[in-house]
Amino acid sequence: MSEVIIATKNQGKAKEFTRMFQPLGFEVKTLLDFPEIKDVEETGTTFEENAILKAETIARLLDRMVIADDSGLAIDALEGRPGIYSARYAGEEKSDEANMNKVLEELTDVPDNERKARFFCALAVASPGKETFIVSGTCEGLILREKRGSYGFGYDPIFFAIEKGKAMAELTPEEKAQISHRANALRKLESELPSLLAGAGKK
Ligand SMILES: O=c1[nH]c(=O)c2ncn([C@@H]3O[C@H](COP(=O)(O)OP(=O)(O)OP(=O)(O)O)[C@@H](O)[C@H]3O)c2[nH]1
Ligand SMILES: [Mg+2]
Repeated sequence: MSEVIIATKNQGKAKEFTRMFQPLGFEVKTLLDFPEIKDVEETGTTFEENAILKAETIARLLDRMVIADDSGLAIDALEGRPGIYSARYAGEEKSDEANMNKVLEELTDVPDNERKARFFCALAVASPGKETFIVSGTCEGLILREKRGSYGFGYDPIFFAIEKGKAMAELTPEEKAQISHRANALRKLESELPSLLAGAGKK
């Protein structure tokens, strides 16, 4: 099986990419397999900029093709926050629980019909000496008043996925992969994968 590297240290993303790439015939490696590699500072002002930054930095370092994911939750009533700061919304320690609690608290007085939100995912594919390729995907939802379900990661327990009529964390991995922002972005990449991945295997 060919190998594809995803420049992430997020275990939740790693699991999802492993499942999504398997049927395409690729084994996924992530930065969890390269513990010596330091975090790339996310200094961009958009998801796309951060995805490009992560993909290009790691592709240069490993001298091979790398895919990076920058994603997050944008809540209308919070003017798009937490947005690109989703991972660290409640502090540098990156706690999913604390992040969700902060959002729930900020939305306490927001009525049900004003709780619209969407997940956004930018995927960047970078190869040394080649132009970086970028796609994105979204997933529409509403912010619940309490946590529901135990699948997934991040804000999944407080995100009601409109397309499925359930909290994201109540969806099995297969169900989440039918509608998620990450899966929607990856689908746009699929047709390009053969050419992007040509020669991208292990050196
Ligand atoms: O409920 C969720 N379901 C998802 O499917 C999802 N995708 C992203 N997120 C949130 O957005 C941050 C990404 O920030 P991010 O792209 O910088 O990643 P990260 O810092 O966690 O890891 P890395 O990939 O940068 O190493 C994550 O931590 C989560 O809080 C999600 N939450
Ligand atoms: Mg990050």
